[in-house]
Amino acid sequence: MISLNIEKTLGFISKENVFAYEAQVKAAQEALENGTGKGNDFLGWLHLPSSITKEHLADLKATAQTLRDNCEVVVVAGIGGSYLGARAVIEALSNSFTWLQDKKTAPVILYAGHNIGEDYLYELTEYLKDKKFGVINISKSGTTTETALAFRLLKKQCEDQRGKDMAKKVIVAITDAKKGAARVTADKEGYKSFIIPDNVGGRFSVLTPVGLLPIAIAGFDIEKLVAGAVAMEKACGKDVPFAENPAAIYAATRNELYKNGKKIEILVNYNPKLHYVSEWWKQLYGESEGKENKGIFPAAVDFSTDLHSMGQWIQEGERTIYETVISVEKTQHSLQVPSDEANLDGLNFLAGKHVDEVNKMAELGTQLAHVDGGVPNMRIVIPALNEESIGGLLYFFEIACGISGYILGVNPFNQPGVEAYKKNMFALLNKPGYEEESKAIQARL
Ligand SMILES: O=P(O)(O)OC[C@H]1O[C@](O)(CO)[C@@H](O)[C@@H]1O
Repeated sequence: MISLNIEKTLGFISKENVFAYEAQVKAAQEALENGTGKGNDFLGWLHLPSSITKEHLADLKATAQTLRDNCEVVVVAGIGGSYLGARAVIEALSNSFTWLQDKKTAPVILYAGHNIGEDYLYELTEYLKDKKFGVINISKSGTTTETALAFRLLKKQCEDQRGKDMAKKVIVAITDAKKGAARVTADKEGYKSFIIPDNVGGRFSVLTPVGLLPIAIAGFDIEKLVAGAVAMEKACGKDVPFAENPAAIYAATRNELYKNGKKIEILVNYNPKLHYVSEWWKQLYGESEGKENKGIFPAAVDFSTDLHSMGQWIQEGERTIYETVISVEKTQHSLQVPSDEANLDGLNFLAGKHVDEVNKMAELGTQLAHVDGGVPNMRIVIPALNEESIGGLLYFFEIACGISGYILGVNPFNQPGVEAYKKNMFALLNKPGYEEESKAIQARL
């Protein structure tokens, strides 16, 4: 189970003021439970973990097995919430060098549709030329340009390389039940498809097939992942007293810090495998809270790597930041620093220590230094990088995000601001239906 410690924020804000949010947190929890708050048509994620059935998981696992049996590589095509959750979990749980290993126990998972890089897509399609590959086309709207463009390329290549019949077997769609081009294509081509529920927004969809199918294909235990989320659903439930509810405390603390001029939250990890958990978290909080000219800016660093690049700014830059550290209690493997008779590098003081002991002292030393430098620090501890812990962590951030957004007074479940760039891009590309916008934008150039 994860735990949250806010002690090192308390020189900057008072515990009393954090606890003063209790009533607002309660109101937010009730609004979520009763569906009476803003964006209440997007609350399908709230009790999603505990509503996932064995049959659903079995269906996902069977489809995963078909792709595992027939593919060396599976490309996950999606952007934002339609790929970050899967990538976050897969990278957190995978061997860091998995794609370099000769003996593979699962297909290599690659990602596309999350950028419009010509070189990226060229190099991907080149790499896939002699591979038995499959594709998961993930898009809730079914019309996102980045994903649709990549899927057009990959679908053709898969059909050309593997034949229409095999392509039908190894291409899966995860999209809306009825609308969007991805649904039309899936139905027309006869792909196996999974539905993203209407009431679950992209950034809250990691525990739907959007995340679960790629994670299962990568060889991870989706039952345990969901079990971890179920446990956290209980631990963060509305009837858990404020002081014992980590999501309530996190939501209250970050709002109090924000009120006190801490406009940027930096999510910190000390394990490179958590990099994409931070990317997922950035979307979750950024799209949920950054609106109406309000919202904490969610940033992220990987320590100790970034202590050697961003450490200076964090220690001595503008004091508008606070840190939330994700600390992993136990490593998966054991590695000790060897002793060296010559001690030319002067590292014998570390001999016999586990690498993680050094890492943990880097973490503690950094926490103390940053607090001394004026940076409030929260600490989330997860037991290990395993399915249960990660499932719990993801749900913890989701529920805390819902509560936090309601405290802030915004609708945490929409993202109207992301349309502005799309409108301009379509106008510039002369997309049919954008004739007026095209004229207007050309006049501005
Ligand atoms: O699943 P879709 O509809 O392709 O959207 C992908 C992502 O794009 C956004 O809609 C932003 O444009 C995100 O909210 C979403 O996660």
